[in-house]
Amino acid sequence: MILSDTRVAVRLDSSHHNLTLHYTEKAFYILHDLRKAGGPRHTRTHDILHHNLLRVAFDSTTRSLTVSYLKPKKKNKPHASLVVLTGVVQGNVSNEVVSTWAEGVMKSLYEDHGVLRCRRLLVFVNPHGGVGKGEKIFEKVVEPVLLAAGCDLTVVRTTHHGHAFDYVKDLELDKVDAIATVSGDGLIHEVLNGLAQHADPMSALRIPVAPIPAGSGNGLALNLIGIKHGFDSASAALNIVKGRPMKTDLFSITQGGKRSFSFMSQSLGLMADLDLDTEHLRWMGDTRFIYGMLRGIVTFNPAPIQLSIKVAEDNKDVMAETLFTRVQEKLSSGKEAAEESSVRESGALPTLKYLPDDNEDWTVIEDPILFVYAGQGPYVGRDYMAFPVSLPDDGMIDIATSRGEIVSAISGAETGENFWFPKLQYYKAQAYRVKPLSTKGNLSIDGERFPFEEFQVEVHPRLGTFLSCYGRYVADFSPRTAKK
Ligand SMILES: Nc1ncnc2c1ncn2[C@@H]1O[C@H](COP(=O)(O)OP(=O)(O)OP(=O)(O)O)[C@@H](O)[C@H]1O
Repeated sequence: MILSDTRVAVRLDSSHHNLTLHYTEKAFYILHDLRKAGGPRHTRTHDILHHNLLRVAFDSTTRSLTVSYLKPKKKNKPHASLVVLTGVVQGNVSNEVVSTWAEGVMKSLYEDHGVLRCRRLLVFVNPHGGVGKGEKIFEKVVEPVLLAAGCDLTVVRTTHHGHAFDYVKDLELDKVDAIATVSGDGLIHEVLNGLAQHADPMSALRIPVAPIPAGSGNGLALNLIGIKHGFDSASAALNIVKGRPMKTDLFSITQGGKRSFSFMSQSLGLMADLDLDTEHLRWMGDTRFIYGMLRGIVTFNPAPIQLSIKVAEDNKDVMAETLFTRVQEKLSSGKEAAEESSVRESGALPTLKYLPDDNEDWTVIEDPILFVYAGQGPYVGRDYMAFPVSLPDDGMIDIATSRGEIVSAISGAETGENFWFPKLQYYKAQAYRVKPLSTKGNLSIDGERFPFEEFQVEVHPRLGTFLSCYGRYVADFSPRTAKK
């Protein structure tokens, strides 16, 4: 069947007016026939981008057709809105034709793009994340979108720290297609660490994870969905429905003989102080980070640490050009993310390559350092693009440090422009280690507090999996040459 040859007329249950539905390669069109009995013909057409169309379902016993889609977020609204239209198919078009058409539309929305339709989702809701709105966001916005898309939900409300970790550690892997968290970045950290502790960690870490922003940081949501829609929970739900698995580097953190995993950032000095010492200001949402930053500038305490880095690149122009080339390649290839694969690689976690006493080709920085911020994903918060040249799977961790003049380094933080500030040292590295030179200080890993003790970080290329509609981090950042 050529889908665009078929037009399906439906009488809506709710308003008794007729609709004509038409699917083409460009969009899904809904023509509303608003004619009043005996009055002049009055029609209105609107088009829905394929990306926003969730489901077309036909029930041949009742001849009922349901179309669900997201209406993009308006400027004054917090999120995109869900529309579900249901009505009875009109005319003498056969059930078989409508069924084949609806199935064809679904196949072109999902399987043709390498996306599983009607995913089986494990959803963790942290009722206490961020400003405590997790439950409301889930019930009012997220659950209706996921159900309208035909997803099968297992919902777990977390009751304590470690709940999600324990749950996924023993997960039956073939029962779940993706894991969603209605939370901040802290719960994502917990889920990834639970998957890494699974009896079959490599298979477990292939299950894609995706965030619904309901915490105070929400860095991952910003990076996967972009700054414009990163705080829109309906768009984040759409990413869970339509996103494709995107392989992402993860970082091993070895501290005191214990190994854990980080997916986003590690911070020491000013950046950790502003994250951890502002916990009591949680009610402020992400404004608390700005408050912490300003307070840090005033107090100006260098971090008492020695930093050693296994440097792979320290030329900022090369980093920006590499990013630019990779993004252009993704955009021009048309295929922006990997296909969903049913093949799972089993096996043990990758072994550590760098021993704590390995010093060959490590650069040691002993000068006073105001902060160390290491990680991946451009945004660490709405107001701070800390790693503008970060790539999800380049096998590198980005490290930014500064020895002073933090005020200049902060200006342009939202757009990543501070990256070019000469006093901000920026490296791409395979590994790094930190030795505290005092007992007092803060270490924050993915926004969670860790002991201020010696630790080493090593990159594991493509160990983690997130869901993404774009196959890359969504942030605008260009090399200097592109700006001229
Ligand atoms: N019911 C609960 N009570 C207390 N803590 C919980 C509960 N559920 C989850 N947690 C813990 O809360 C921590 C933070 O969770 P989450 O990431 O959702 O929010 P957040 O800290 O506000 O966000 P961010 O990490 O962006 O600052 C996690 O370590 C998680 O284990």
